Amino acid sequence: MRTTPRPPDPEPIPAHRPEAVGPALLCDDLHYAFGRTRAVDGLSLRVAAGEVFGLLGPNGAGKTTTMRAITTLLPVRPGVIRVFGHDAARQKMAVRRLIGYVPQQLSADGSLTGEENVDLFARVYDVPRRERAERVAQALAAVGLSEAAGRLAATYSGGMVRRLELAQALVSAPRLMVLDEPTIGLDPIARDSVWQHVDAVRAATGMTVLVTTHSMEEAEQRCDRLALMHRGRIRALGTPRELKDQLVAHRRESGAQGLPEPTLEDVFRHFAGSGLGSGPDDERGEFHDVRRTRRTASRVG
Ligand SMILES: Nc1ncnc2c1ncn2[C@@H]1O[C@H](COP(=O)(O)OP(=O)(O)OP(=O)(O)O)[C@@H](O)[C@H]1O
Repeated sequence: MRTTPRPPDPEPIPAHRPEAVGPALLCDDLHYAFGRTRAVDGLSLRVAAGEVFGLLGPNGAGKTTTMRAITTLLPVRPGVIRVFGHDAARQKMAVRRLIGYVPQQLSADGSLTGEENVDLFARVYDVPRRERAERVAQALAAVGLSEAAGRLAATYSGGMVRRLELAQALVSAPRLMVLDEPTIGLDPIARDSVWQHVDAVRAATGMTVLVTTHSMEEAEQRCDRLALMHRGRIRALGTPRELKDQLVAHRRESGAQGLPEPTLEDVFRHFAGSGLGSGPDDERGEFHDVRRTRRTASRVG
């Protein structure tokens, strides 16, 4: 693929002006089933503009399915999704233009350079030709990959691949970034680096972030609010502090005494439950989920 030369000093990604169009994301009574498996089963949530919102839950809880519905990759049936006021069912293209999505699966091509990968996404997102080179350079700079832009992605470390995928999603200057387990399989330094770059873009643009993670530490440190999902539904919602307070209140009501201050992990166990179901569908779901998770972890690790 032919690439365009990179400008020497990329400007920062332009900031979004706050608008009075309501929340960044609104989901109302979402449902989605794969055959008999009710992956999303009546989910409602509201994410404010500029928030980092974490969707937590055990494997198979329905997090990825929810994200795929929000990104318009799965139909909403029934239920309503609005992204900055746009209806995901009726204004699909408008919603797609507002969203950047980093899926769990590998979205970078190892046989292309970092720059070529981001350029490809710029074309897919229909970034105007005259802006493309600059926007590609900005996105690569935003994730600290300017130096490595000319190298094949196959030579990148796991953390660099994740940052490249972030750059691919950033090139459209999204207002809502959807990150499905962005740090899975990464070491703590690479994990921090991914988040530092996300934070820098947020500070510069006011971008809203919807993220899934299995790391309670990450959820507590990085997310303003969290929703705990289990079997397609939200079981608890709030800031990490509020969730812990909810567990304290539950313990008080049930007469439990003398327990230490709960951790987010305790909250997760309490609201999401440790058992992931006993039916044949659930077992199929778990195997599918674990296999996919391991595949994802091994390719970025
Ligand atoms: N393409 C598919 N075909 C059939 N069932 C699916 C498919 N994708 C997901 N499922 C099932 O839907 C349910 C929800 O899956 P989903 O991937 O949304 O969960 P998740 O919370 O994202 O899990 P993980 O943490 O492992 O990513 C699971 O029971 C899963 O097996």
